[in-house]
Amino acid sequence: MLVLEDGRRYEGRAYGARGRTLGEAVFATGMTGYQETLTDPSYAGQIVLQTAPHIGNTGVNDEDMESTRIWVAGYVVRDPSRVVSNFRAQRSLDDDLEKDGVVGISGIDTRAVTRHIRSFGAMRAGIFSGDEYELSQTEQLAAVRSGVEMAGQNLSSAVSTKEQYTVPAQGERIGTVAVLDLGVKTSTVNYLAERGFDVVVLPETVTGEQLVELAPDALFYSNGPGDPEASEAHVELLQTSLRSGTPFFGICFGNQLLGRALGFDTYKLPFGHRGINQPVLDRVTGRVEITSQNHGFAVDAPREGVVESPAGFGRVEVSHVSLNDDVVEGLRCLDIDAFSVQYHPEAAAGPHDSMYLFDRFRDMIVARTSSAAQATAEGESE
Ligand SMILES: NC(=O)CC[C@H](N)C(=O)O
Repeated sequence: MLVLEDGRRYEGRAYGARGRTLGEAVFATGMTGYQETLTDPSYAGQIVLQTAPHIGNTGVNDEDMESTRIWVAGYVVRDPSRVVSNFRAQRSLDDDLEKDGVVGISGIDTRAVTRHIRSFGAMRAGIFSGDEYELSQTEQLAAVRSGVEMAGQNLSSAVSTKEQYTVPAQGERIGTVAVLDLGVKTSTVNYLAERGFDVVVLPETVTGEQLVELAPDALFYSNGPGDPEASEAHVELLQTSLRSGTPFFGICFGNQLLGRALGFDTYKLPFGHRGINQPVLDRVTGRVEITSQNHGFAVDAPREGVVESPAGFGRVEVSHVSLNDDVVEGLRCLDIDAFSVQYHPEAAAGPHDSMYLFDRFRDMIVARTSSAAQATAEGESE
């Protein structure tokens, strides 16, 4: 049984692990990429409904894992594939859901539930199977309503690496980027390494002193679960780093934390953006990108023109906006080397339209290093 906090109930068949799970019900509209969706740590604490009706047909493989496990709190699908058919498949999705203890439900008209959530907003929900299915309606609803709301939650420690690790640069090395792991995806780390960065992935508990000691050429904040308003320590760490002049790039949660560091607010969207065909306008180039997205919160910043950062970091502009609902999808600082996007340029899964952002980040570091080298050379020749 799938139970929403407003009392709606949907009966289906047990799928994945049996038992009870609670979380925030959200819908994802990607027609492909269920494995990348499920293993994206940003979905921790959420019961994900997949609008694509047929799920699991290509199975699961080790290469497409975006982290070490499935992170969703629960999984709601219409029609799980009875057979796995793909040359890359190593096992079935059902196997992985069970292995990671993820309670799911199938046989649900996920598009009908999506329309409900679209009208009434993302809300708390529960899936009850096995013995939990036997509980009374009142008991199940009470359990759902006793669950925690997504607003106000800090989930970084649940998903972040416990130990620092390094992924070495591929090809010509241009420098070191420190990645604050707030729920980072494997593809992001790989794309940074492919652009010549030694990628040092840091636990979310890293201190300002440790960061200074590491002295990276750049700082990166990853995507991740939870409410950015509940991540004050990461905002302060970022402010200190920006003040020291370290260049910055952030994705998704990282964009929200840059927004807060610059002195803007963040707020909860009614039902969020989750899918792989979300149109975004790059206001700098006038280009439209079809993007991969997964966010329930957004930055509240003036859309038009250049504004002063309320926290004193100079001029800022909203560089990207959603063409569906005008939500802020990117920020660019004009006086310091810092930018971020609310969507997922690593596109796992999704279209690769936004891959240029990783190049923009690399070019930013290369330009700084070469201008610093030039300044040193000029100093020496004098
Ligand atoms: N993918 C993400 O980084 C999500 C960020 C944040 N947890 C949100 O829901 O908006």
